[in-house]
Amino acid sequence: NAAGRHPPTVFRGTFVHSTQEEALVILEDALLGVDSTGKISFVEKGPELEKVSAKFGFNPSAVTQLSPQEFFMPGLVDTHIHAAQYSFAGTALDLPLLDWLQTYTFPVESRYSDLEFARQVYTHVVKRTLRNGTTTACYFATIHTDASLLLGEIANDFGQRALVGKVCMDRNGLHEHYKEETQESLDETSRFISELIKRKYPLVKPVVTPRFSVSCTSELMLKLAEVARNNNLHIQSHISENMDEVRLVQELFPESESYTDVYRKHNLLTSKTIMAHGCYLSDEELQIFHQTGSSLAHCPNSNLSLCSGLLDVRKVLSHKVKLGLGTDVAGGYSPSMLDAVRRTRDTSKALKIQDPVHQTLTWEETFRLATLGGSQALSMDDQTGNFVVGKDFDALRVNVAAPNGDDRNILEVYVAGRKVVPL
Ligand SMILES: O=c1[nH]c(=O)c2nc[nH]c2[nH]1
Ligand SMILES: [Zn+2]
Repeated sequence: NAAGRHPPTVFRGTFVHSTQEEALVILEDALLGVDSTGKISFVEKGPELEKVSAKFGFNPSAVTQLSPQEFFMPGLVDTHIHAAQYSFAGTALDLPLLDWLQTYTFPVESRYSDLEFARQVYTHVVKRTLRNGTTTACYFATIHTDASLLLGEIANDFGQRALVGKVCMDRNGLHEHYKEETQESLDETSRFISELIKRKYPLVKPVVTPRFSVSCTSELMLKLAEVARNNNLHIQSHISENMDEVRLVQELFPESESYTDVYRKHNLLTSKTIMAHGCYLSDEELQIFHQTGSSLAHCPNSNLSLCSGLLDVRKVLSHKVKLGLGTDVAGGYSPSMLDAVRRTRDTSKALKIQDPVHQTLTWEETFRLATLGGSQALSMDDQTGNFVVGKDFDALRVNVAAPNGDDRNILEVYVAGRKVVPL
């Protein structure tokens, strides 16, 4: 009995998840056990309850039985969300990216030197995304180290699995006051990383976060890559979201062959790198993503809301590039990953309208992108993403009889075996 002296928590009913081989697997009348550390200790067949209970040492009458209208699915993985921008989510979507950053985003992000403001917004965004079924979130905070640490603390307190990035930017032609000196950005990144690691939050880790090539000098990007390598950390940034941005990057880095080449030359493309958007990546650039093992966060609500572009997910997948879905709050107006799933299919269908031979993504494939795909994109699929023995139990208990068809169908949310919704 690998679970030790505590009996496992056991659920019986329908489980739905994805594997590498199959986009959607439905396990009817299954038994799933969660050990005292929150890991899945077994997935067995319901009719074998007697045998399974003897083997794993639990009382058959203590099993939680799902109703016929209920099922468990893996928790949703938001591979790209700006926690600080939650304060204006649903507003300010009338400008393209660079104007949007200048007019709305940078002025708001500047306010996170105020820890009380940060505490309010970060509490709201963590609670809301958990309520909407996001068990893993990959967050951008702001340039402020203490507020970024507070985001990590709040995610830990509410039990969300999270990567948290203190944003780095040592140039900003769009908003002169919202930036750091190069050395300051590096020192504060080191302080952020060491302080967050010192707190030993089991599910919350730092991610090195150069905002994007437009707001980072060569020196900063090279040194941040070193920081990530020395500490074996994730890296996140933005790439090829909008045409004006792509042109600006070409002007700023004339010696580079492409936007992807800029990041590659600065050693920022690793197997633990996740880049948001990628709407305008060429085949050659996608080839580099494949070779380096870097992944993409597809943020369809944001791409549509800021009129940035339409990412061809089918093309990305055909290059065997890892891809997850992101809400990209607040370029995306919805914090719900269910919305990201819908916008992913809408985008795929828009591509089909433009080109009838385009093969739209099926809903099963899109379900996989929102769960297992996201965990792979974040290199966390050894811990989460589906119901495989040994992984953490990150799961949503869904009731299809609730008359909504949205996050109100989510009765309960579990992260690493802990029930985090309802609180
Ligand atoms: O959608 C986006 N949101 C942002 O905050 C940002 N910063 C750089 N590029 C960006 N794109
Ligand atoms: Zn973003």
